[in-house]
Amino acid sequence: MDGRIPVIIVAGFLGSGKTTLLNHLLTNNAGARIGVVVNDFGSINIDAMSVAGQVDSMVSLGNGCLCCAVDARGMDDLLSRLARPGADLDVIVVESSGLADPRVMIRLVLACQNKRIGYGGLVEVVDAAEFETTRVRHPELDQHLWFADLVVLNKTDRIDDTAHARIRELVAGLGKGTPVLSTAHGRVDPELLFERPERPRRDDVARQLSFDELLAEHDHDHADSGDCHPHSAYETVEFTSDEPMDPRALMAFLDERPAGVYRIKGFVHFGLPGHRQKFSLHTVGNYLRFQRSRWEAGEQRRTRLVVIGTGIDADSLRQRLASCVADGEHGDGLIEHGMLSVLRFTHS
Ligand SMILES: Nc1nc2c(ncn2[C@@H]2O[C@H](COP(=O)(O)OP(=O)(O)OP(=O)(O)O)[C@@H](O)[C@H]2O)c(=O)[nH]1
Repeated sequence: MDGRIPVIIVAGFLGSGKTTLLNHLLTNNAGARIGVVVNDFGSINIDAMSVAGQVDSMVSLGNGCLCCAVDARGMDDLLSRLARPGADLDVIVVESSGLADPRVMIRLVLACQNKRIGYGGLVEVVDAAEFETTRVRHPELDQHLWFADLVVLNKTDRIDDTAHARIRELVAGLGKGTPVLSTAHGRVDPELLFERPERPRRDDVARQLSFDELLAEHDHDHADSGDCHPHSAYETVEFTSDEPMDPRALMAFLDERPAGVYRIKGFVHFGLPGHRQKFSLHTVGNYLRFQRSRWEAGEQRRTRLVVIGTGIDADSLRQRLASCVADGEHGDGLIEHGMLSVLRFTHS
């Protein structure tokens, strides 16, 4: 696999539902291979990992707080073990206790020297029912929310609609336009967090349901009513343009994504000499990656992006993207310079 493996930090105070979220992702992995770093294996759904052949993709620290137990070198070693080519992981999830300082965790991942690793963002899990009491006990929760790229407002089944609306507003006000996703039992759509891998399917002669599919079906059968449709919890905005995009303007947009945006996927047509290929774009939180490939024969050269988040102003988002369409007034030099910043994030 080319490209970097995004490392997503899942943080949250005691009992907020981190492990529940992680287990949900492991059982509904959309075909992605997930590596995990956890404090202990006790409550991880090992069955889900072992049927996916991923038992060797877990690293346990076995002791307390990740940010105290591991230094930069330690984290580098940990992540490098998981990122080894044979493991073929698509994403790594680091479960971090509420007591770990998120800034330290982010720094540890960013300091990783391994070129196969990229920081994929901080997901803060919040117990909606306990939010106000947790905040009194741990004022640093506000800081967690500020650094988060996505807030998962969990346990919404435990509060009524009025309390939900109040807590949601409070949580949103503490972020910097950070999207807030309401869930019960950590049921986040995995495609919101990572890319569905494009692996060639092994079409066996008599193909049976894979363990992944069986597990997904099992989980679906047992899903509580009320939150079976994670898609309804966030919005998607589509943007298409047949005109080429201006790389400088698009990178400026990506550097400063509008409030509420958590994920962007799709492909971009720059159409510049030497860069006429299809640039697939994939962002999760702070993670940004382009991948360059050929257009299929007969495929229309066009940009098509899907922006996912919560509380997005769809009209202004489309306008901002429309303003990234090349208007031909910039000199070639400037555009070429803009292309360099795209290429910094590009894997062929
Ligand atoms: N009612 C309700 N219970 C939940 C929800 N999510 C998790 N729980 C329960 O809350 C408890 C704590 O969940 P965990 O996933 O272990 O939380 P955690 O953040 O990993 O906990 P620590 O590792 O101890 O910090 C478990 O008993 C879960 O079954 C939810 O959305 N609603």
